[in-house]
Amino acid sequence: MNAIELTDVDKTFGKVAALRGLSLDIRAGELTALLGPNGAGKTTAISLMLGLGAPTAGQVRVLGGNPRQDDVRRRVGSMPQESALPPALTVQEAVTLFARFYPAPLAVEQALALADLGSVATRRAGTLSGGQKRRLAFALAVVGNPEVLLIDEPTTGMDAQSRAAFWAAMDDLKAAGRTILLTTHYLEEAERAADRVVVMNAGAVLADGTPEQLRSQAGGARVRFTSDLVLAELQRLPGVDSAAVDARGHADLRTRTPEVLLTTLIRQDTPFTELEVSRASLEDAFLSLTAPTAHQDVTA
Ligand SMILES: Nc1ncnc2c1ncn2[C@@H]1O[C@H](COP(=O)(O)OP(=O)(O)OP(=O)(O)O)[C@@H](O)[C@H]1O
Repeated sequence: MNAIELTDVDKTFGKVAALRGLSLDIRAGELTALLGPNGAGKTTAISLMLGLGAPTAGQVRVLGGNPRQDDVRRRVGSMPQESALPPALTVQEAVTLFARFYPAPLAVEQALALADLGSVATRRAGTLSGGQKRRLAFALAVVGNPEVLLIDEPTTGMDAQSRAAFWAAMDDLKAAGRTILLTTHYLEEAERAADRVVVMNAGAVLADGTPEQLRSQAGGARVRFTSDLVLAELQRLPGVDSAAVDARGHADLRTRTPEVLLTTLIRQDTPFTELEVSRASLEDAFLSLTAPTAHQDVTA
């Protein structure tokens, strides 16, 4: 079942086309990470899902209805990139106030615990640090016990401990059957937590799959070493999908068959040092998808 369906959605702001024929289904109960370079249209897509604007063309359905209807909005929690928090209220008061807007909210203590805010519950929102403000925004997003959570760059500004607490909360919410869509520029976090990754560019979907599927699109492995080989020689090695080499002879290759490549280097007696072989990461996939020529350049 789909919790969210966008069909052929365009959204323009004056002359800027933020979304161009975006079609996207978000399955219920999954954690989907929406990735994309700055300006790809992620925040615009989320704002339409929140009913904050209407699409210029196409259709947006959330939980089977129009996201601009109150009965749909009450079932959706949101954590925007920047939230206006009530500065004079304490953390506990703010969460208590938000809980009253919803028919079946979480207990205030539970929302505070999920957001790891117990120790600052009596502090005024206006005095919180940047990371603590993000955690309060998260508590306000979850306190209504929403079926769907839309979260824009949740961990920006959070320290390592708050990040860990945030991802632990995501696990709890997923286990409770919630549908989560989040944007992030931290690809390692997306790789670990997401059931599915959608990469957007220029207002449309560029790639869509599990983290594993996207990684394999990027090529199986990254092989780095230092040698006297020039770019043309590196590119001729068997199974090389892309190659780069810098002025000091550091080679950076993508291949689906690293064993064949290394065997060839050894057989042809090419001296090499500083060998590193790693699996392609989601970041590699993201970079090759959004900037296809990036790895073919000769970098100085
Ligand atoms: N209210 C607006 N008025 C004019 N242009 C807008 C408006 N909102 C977004 N845009 C433009 O639409 C495009 C998509 O922006 P959006 O904020 O959705 O991207 P994003 O993927 O969320 O980027 P980021 O990673 O930087 O947050 C950009 O070119 C942006 O400048």
